[in-house]
Amino acid sequence: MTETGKPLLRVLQGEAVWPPPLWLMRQAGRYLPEFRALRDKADFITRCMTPDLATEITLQPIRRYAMDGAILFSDILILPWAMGQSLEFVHGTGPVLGPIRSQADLDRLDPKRVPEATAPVMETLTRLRGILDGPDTIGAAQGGRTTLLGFAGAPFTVACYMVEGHGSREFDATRGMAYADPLLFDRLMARLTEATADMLVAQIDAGAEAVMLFDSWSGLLPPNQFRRHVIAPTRAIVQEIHARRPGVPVIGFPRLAGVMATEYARETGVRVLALDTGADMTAMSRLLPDNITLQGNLDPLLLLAGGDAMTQEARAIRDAMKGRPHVFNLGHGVVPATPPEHVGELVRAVREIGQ
Ligand SMILES: Cc1c2[nH]c(c1CCC(=O)O)Cc1[nH]c(c(CCC(=O)O)c1C)Cc1[nH]c(c(CCC(=O)O)c1C)Cc1[nH]c(c(C)c1CCC(=O)O)C2
Repeated sequence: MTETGKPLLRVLQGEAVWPPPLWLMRQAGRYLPEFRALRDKADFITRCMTPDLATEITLQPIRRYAMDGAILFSDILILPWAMGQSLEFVHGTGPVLGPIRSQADLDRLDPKRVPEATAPVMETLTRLRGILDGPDTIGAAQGGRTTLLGFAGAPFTVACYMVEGHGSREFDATRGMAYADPLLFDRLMARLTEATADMLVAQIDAGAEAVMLFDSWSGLLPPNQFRRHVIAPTRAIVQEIHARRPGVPVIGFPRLAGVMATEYARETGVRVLALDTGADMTAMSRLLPDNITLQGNLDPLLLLAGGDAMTQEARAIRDAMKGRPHVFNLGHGVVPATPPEHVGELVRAVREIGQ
């Protein structure tokens, strides 16, 4: 199949395709027994940095479900790690980083280290692209129809973890720094914005056909701060990618942004707006120009529950978006307790048409 024949890539470029292509955030993960089997072999960062392992983990959900998109197995926190910030994934706790709280902490980060430190990630992308576009060796009758997606965290969300030093519900230290020491916070954001654009361009050069910016915590900011720390850096990254690698679609995911998601879509230049579980896809669709592709937004807990409740809601979302470019996805990542059979049921429900 030619590149332009990939259903997901076509929709990311603005074409309506029926039934909609699908992939799931966190489709490679702990809910899959084959992922858990590899998990014992190496810690999380080693898995991300070992092309054999990262390639295999990325392909696991493609083999099982023939997803339309394969998202690189990595993490948004690999960028701060590559700049020299300490990072550990602690079992049961999540990521733990040496927090950035001062200019001296910031000065210890070195964006020039990123290309060398992330070389294995680029190698993984190149291998994946070769496998996905090559003869069908992955046993999912893919025949070159799967689109390879790269990604990064958006600067604000990455800054949340860098400043806080760990996950949080509110990220008070981060918002506190943005308000109390705006110059320091802006310098951190500027560094992240540049490094993120460079890394995404490198991912595209290595084989990614589209890239996604995860702004998981953007919804914590009030409107003016959202404009400054979410819309402005995202626009800068999108412009940089468009200038350097024209035509590569960028998916933006301003999670929990509510009504600000419309301004985000109009102002940042993202080609695709990914919506979280709480967004009304139909209302968003009316508010936005119809050349913007929408992605989303089944509740991951409906996927956990499975059954009729899941298939009915999935079809309702799919059918409401018929005729506009839409990528079917969840509103957030697959939760670890999800039975793998439910994912199979969901994929069938979205692909089955005519009843
Ligand atoms: C905020 C964020 C992170 N990472 C990510 C986000 C944005 C999306 C979101 O809001 O969920 C993005 C991410 N993380 C991971 C991917 C890989 C691709 C995919 O399958 O979607 C992607 C795209 C793998 C991962 N990233 C992580 C795992 C679990 C690692 C393990 O326990 O083996 C995976 C598969 C670890 C991680 N990484 C992060 C946290 C908070 C945690 C711990 C909590 C958790 O385990 O879910 C930071």
